[in-house]
Amino acid sequence: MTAAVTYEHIKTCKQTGARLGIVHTPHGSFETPAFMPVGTQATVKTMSPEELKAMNAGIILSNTYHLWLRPGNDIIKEAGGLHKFMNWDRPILTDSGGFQVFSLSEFRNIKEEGVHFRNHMNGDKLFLSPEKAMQIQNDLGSDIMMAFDECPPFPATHEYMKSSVERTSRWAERCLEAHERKADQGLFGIIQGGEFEDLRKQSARDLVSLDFPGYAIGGLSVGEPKDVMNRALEFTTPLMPADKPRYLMGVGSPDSLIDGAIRGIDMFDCVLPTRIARNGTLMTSTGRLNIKNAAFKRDFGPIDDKCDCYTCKNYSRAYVHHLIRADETFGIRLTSYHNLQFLLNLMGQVRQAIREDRLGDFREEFFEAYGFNKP
Ligand SMILES: COC(=O)c1ccc(CCNc2nc3cc4nc(N)[nH]c(=O)c4cc3[nH]2)cc1
Ligand SMILES: [Zn+2]
Repeated sequence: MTAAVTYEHIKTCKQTGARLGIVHTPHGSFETPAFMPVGTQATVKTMSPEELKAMNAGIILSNTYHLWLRPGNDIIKEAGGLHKFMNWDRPILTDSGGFQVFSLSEFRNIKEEGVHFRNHMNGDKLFLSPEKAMQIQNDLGSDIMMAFDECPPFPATHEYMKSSVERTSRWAERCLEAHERKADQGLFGIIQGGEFEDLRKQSARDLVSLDFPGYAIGGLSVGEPKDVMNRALEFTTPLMPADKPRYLMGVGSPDSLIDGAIRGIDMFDCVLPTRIARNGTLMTSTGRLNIKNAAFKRDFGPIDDKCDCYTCKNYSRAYVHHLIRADETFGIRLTSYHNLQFLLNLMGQVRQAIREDRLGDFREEFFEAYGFNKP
């Protein structure tokens, strides 16, 4: 049986370890390195599918935990699956719920069979297991499903991390069995181990031996310093198969996307662009700005004169300043559109820099213009 999700390597940048590739899925292909806009509740907040296509989003992410609780995976299955339900006919990746349980709900009790916790909306007692997480994602019909894992907090002791990694590896096996390798859905394993090189090696060895079609690096972007993340990537990505996608979960900011690509990461996701857009924070080629600042009251130029997005082509800083100050929903649409386009454009520039074997130079130029301190 042909694998549902495959990776096509195009080239590796001669100046860095970054690679250009294509991921093929039942709902189409997307170029990598790729940023996945996050649509937690079956919508990338305030954006229509047509607008996401216009900004060249190749794949979006949604969440098992949220859709299980509301509206319910049974309803989405009856609707014909998540693609039909949300009118998105390109690839969808669903996270498995592990992280959301730990980041959202009170009182959780991790056992071998799964996690007991409370519904973060009404306090009801709930239970999520590898088998349940597989069944929900099978009902949603996502192209890429994630294994059910534990994402330990940062920092964690080596002792705690070791027992967590070993349980996550046992859970990964149960996910594979429960998934029965459904033909049209690819299941990715998630490598854990925190900042510990020996545990990352152990987790990678366990999961790579299970022959998943792709692998994620979990347990990062949980409050650790950037150099801890970068070092973890440096000793983890070489352990991952070169012929399969590498997905860094929960990342991220422009500098982390570039530094992750340089270390061989192909896929990224983060709520950052749409979440900061809601309070008026915008990413521009010369750094971040908050549009609510009084300085923009009479600024009739675009958000970013180097951006070709719908917002920058049609509206001024003064107008967006007014809308956000007036708490107008259209203002949040305009800031969300720009921030998503900014990151999707950045990934296009990263892919072009790989084609030209100059991602290291591009990093210097981008960091200089954006105001990131030098490496
Ligand atoms: C304004 O910006 C924000 O609100 C904001 C919020 C959260 C993150 C960090 C998200 N980080 C993150 N997401 C993650 C999702 C994960 N899923 C699984 N299954 N396993 C993991 O090990 C895992 C780790 C993650 N780390 C970054 C930014
Ligand atoms: Zn723009």
